[in-house]
Amino acid sequence: MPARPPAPITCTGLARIHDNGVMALDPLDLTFAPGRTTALIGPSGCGKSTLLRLIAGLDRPTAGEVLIAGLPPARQAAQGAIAMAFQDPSLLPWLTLRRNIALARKLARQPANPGLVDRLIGLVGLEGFHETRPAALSGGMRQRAAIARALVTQPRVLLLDEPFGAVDELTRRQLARDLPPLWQPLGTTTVLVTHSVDEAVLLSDRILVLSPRPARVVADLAVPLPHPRALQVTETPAFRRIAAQALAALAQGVADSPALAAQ
Ligand SMILES: Nc1ncnc2c1ncn2[C@@H]1O[C@H](COP(=O)(O)OP(=O)(O)OP(=O)(O)O)[C@@H](O)[C@H]1O
Repeated sequence: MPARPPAPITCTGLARIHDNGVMALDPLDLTFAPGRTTALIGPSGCGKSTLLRLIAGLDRPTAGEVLIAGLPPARQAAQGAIAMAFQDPSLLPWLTLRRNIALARKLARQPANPGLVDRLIGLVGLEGFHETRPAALSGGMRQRAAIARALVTQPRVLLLDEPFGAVDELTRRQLARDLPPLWQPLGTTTVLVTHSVDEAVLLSDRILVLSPRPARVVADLAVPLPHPRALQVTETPAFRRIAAQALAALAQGVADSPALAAQ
């Protein structure tokens, strides 16, 4: 696979007021460095998924803009540069697991790569389920299939919205260890939304802690731990220090929230 040029993501004055008047994002200015993994954490309903959907080009901002390597998300998506794995994996029910994953390459106008499809199925722990249809997979298995489908196009931008939500704790930890080595060598710019502080530290190079809605950045933490990260890293003082900082910033963001203070 030829290296694909790195893709920085810039959000400038990005705001989104939903049709019901809910202001999900205050104008936000953010840059996601190419080839790095950034975790977004914040209280439920603060606007994390809204931000990810705007980056994906699935929603349009009320004000401001997103640019991926200088182009609007829709243009990058049309070139197959963006892949997503969201909480609710939308697999095609009439296709087997293998064909669901292979289809992503076809839709991105990439040549078939059955070897990569099979390797990814194994890496997400679904060995032996190649010919199974989605209805016969558990929720966690479907989420893992969605991750394999996102990675099979070797995207320039990978957007993960609580991709392990329905996966058991042990498998979550194994995926958090095994998956980054798949996208890091490709220089993929990855943005991950998670409710797990440990998962954020384990997977990312940077953590943005967001306030309650409308989301603003209350802490921007570097995660300078070397890759690949074995699970034992979660027990180290450096790891625990960053996790504690993230947790403290989350709590401070909630305490400082004007909306909550007014209640
Ligand atoms: N399509 C929509 N129409 C109206 N309101 C919406 C829509 N999507 C999201 N919202 C509202 O915008 C706010 C932010 O939602 P969003 O899903 O971005 O939050 P989140 O941080 O991802 O939440 P969670 O962590 O619970 O998944 C919420 O108040 C939500 O109710």
